[in-house]
Amino acid sequence: MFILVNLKAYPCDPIAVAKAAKEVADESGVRIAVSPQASQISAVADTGVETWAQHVSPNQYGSFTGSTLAEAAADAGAVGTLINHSENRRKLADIDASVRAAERADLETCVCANNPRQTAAAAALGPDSVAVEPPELIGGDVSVASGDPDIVTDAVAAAQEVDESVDVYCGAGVSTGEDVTAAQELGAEGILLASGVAKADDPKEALEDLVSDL
Ligand SMILES: O=C[C@H](O)COP(=O)(O)O
Repeated sequence: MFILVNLKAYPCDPIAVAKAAKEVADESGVRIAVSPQASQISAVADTGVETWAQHVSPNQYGSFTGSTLAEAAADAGAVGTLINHSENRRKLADIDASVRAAERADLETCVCANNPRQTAAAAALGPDSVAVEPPELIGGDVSVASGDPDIVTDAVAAAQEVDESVDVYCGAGVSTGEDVTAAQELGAEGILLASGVAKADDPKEALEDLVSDL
C-alpha cells in the first residue's frame, strides 16, 4: 500500500510531518509520501521523504502568471503530483493537460475523482493512479472504507475496465491502520489522506498506526 499524505492548507508544521513520515517509512518499509503547499516542496524534499505537489498547472514554460509549473515542482524536489481534487475542481481538458505537463517533468501522477464515473474518466487520461474520494466524507471521522465501501470496489472495477495499468487509491476519513487494511481488502492500492495526520497531535504516532497492519 502507498500512503500519500496531503497537507492541503492545514496549519501544521510540514517539516515535522515530513520527518515523521520519512522515519515511519524507513522503519516500516511502507511507501509514504507527503504533499505540501508548493512553496514548501523544496524544504519537505530536503528531509528525504518522498514529496509530491498538490497540483501542477496545464501549461508549459511561458507567460502563465500564477501557475504551478510542473518542471518547477520537479526542480524543487517533487517526484509526483496530485491533479484535480474535490477541493480544487478542474475541467477535464485541463486535467488532461496537467497529466501531460507532469509527464514532461517526469512526475508520477494521481488524478482525484469523486465517484466511479469520474474515476473511469480520469483513468482514460492515462495517469499512474486515480484516487476516489466521496466529498461528503472528506475531513470527517468516518472512513470511506466503512462509510461507502461500494464506491471503492466500483471505482476499482471502473478503472480496470478502462486501463488495468492505472492504480486505484481511495481516501476520505481514513485515520487508522484498520481503515487502511479495510481499504486494501476492497481493492485499493493506496490511501490518500490528510486530516488524520495533518491535524494529529502526534503525526508520527498517527502514521505508525496507519501502517501497523501492513
Ligand atoms: O486529499 C486528501 C483527501 O481529501 C482526504 O482528506 P481527509 O483524510 O482529511 O478526509
